[in-house]
Amino acid sequence: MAVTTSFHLNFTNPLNNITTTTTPLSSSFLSWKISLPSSFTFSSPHRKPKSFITVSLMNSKPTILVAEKLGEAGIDLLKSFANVDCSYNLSPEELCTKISLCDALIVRSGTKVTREVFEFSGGRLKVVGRAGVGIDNVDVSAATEHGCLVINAPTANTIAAAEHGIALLTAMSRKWQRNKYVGVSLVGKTLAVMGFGKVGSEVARRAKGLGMHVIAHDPYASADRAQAIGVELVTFDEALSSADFISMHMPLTPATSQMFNDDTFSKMKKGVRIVNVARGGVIDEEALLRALDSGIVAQAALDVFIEEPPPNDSKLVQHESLTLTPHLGASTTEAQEGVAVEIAEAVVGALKGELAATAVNAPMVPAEVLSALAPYVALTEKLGRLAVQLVAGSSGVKSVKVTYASARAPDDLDTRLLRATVTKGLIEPISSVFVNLVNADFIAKQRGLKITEELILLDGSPENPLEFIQVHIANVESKFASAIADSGDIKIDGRVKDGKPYLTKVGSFPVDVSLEGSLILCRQVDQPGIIGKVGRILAEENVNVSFMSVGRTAPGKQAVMTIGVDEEPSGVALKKIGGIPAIEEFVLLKL
Ligand SMILES: NC(=O)c1ccc[n+]([C@@H]2O[C@H](COP(=O)([O-])OP(=O)(O)OC[C@H]3O[C@@H](n4cnc5c(N)ncnc54)[C@H](O)[C@@H]3O)[C@@H](O)[C@H]2O)c1
Ligand SMILES: O=C(O)[C@H](O)COP(=O)(O)O
Repeated sequence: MAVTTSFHLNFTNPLNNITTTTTPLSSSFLSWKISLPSSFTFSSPHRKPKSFITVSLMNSKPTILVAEKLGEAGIDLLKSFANVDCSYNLSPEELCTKISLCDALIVRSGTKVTREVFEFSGGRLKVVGRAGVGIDNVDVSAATEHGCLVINAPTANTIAAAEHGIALLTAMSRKWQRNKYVGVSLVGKTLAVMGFGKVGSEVARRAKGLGMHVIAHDPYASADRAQAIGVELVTFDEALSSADFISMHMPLTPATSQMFNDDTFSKMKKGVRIVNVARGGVIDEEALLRALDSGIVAQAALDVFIEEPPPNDSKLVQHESLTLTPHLGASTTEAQEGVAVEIAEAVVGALKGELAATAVNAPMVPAEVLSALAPYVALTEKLGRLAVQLVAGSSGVKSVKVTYASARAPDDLDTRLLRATVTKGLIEPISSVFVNLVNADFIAKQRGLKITEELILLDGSPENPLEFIQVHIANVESKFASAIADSGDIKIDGRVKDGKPYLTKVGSFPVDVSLEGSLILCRQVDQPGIIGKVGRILAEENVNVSFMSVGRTAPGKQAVMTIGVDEEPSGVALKKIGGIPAIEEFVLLKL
């Protein structure tokens, strides 16, 4: 393939396995012959990375960028499904350059997946997999806004992190210079576990085995779970004031950022010892340095830092009462193989369109619910598409109600997926945004579109998840007045029959048409011969009619004819249909 351009270009090789042969024709007019498996990027050195040009070639396999070292078993699994580009130690600019060529990105804690990364991806990046627990290095809001799923691997490194917490606890209790320092014993001492989640509770379990008295603070933890392992849940201040050792195990969030600061250190017992294998950012490091200098904190053992690796000249790092490791909590063979497989399976599943059990920014919908709802997913999207195409006037779509009629109890009906697909159907035909389960609520909110849901509980056996679904757009005009129901709003109903989506009502008119291809809706005065006339016009235009259905209020009164067509009729054909005297209005709707 040859590429010719009229300005200076600097070829970047974003996929490791690309081979290139470049043949400059002149300094300002370059052309290359490139042989490559899937796609490439080139850029001007004089422009910002935004001016990078990406060329994608036809390649059915997705591309997964693995930006940090991942266990072999995970890589093998990824390779069986996708092109895998293992490029470690990328600069932020290099990551932004590559990302528009990637469908998925896998990182550990060392890569910052910023808003810019999602912007540069140009919509191609569908999944970010975090091979570990903490997702504080991923801008999850930006991911959601761009419809990109974020998944983590939350369980496989729990034990490794807990073991490392205990290792730091015991290591800190002795010091090298035996003539100068004496260590402390753990038995009988009080350990406060701050954050009683997966790692925190495993640390608590192990510390009890060392004979420690363990208390925990976690505003969201269950007292029963704590009680089951002999741990008392206490308030934050109680934990601070009574602990000889404090071990941090909460996530880094805006609420936990620097929650250990001058104020909180001042509430601790003098001579307390601190362990942090959670995230550096939960501690104000300058305040910790002051607390170490003043002796409030006798010793600290840190695996994690605000900046990683911490600067060599950091006074905290050089402090003689500090024990430190370079974020090794998850670095065991077992944990790394575990997270690699866990994340590889989740990313491959997500790229295949399956919902991930460990999704961070999308509702988790169990596989069996998903398969039961699959035909309704198609129905809701199509109802959304049809409803929005019926809108006319200038008032704008602001409020949409989705009504689900079901014999199932509300707790047995998970409608989040259906709400997302109605939103997709409503928004995609009228905008350039891509809507999915991840960003549907965000996009709706951003557009000022309020989606409400109502469940009509039906009698009878709940064999089908839903009997019918209605999409109702309030306070708008319609380009097909018959779609306006008695309430004055656009209303269309649909149902699933034999696993396929059907339109069953338009406004107040019953219809019965399979939702495929395109639809022509006509309102006419009910009289013989109309169906034949419309059919003839379409036949003359070589448009294949897949079905026809007529719903009427009463014989001889108003009727709505629904015609399914495989090909889109020309403007001339539509004009001829509109010219049939009995036809009062008609509209073409694309599915
Ligand atoms: N050093 C490492 O290599 C390493 C390895 C694994 C996990 N981690 C980190 O350890 C932390 C815990 O991981 P996990 O798998 O146990 O997560 P988890 O979600 O299972 O547990 C976190 C707990 O913190 C609690 N919490 C939230 N806000 C809190 C607050 N303000 N005060 C007290 N508790 C609060 C939550 O309720 C939850 O129970 C995370 O920050 C994770 O990134 C580090
Ligand atoms: O949050 C985590 O899972 C740990 O901090 C491990 O991070 P790592 O994958 O960068 O070692």
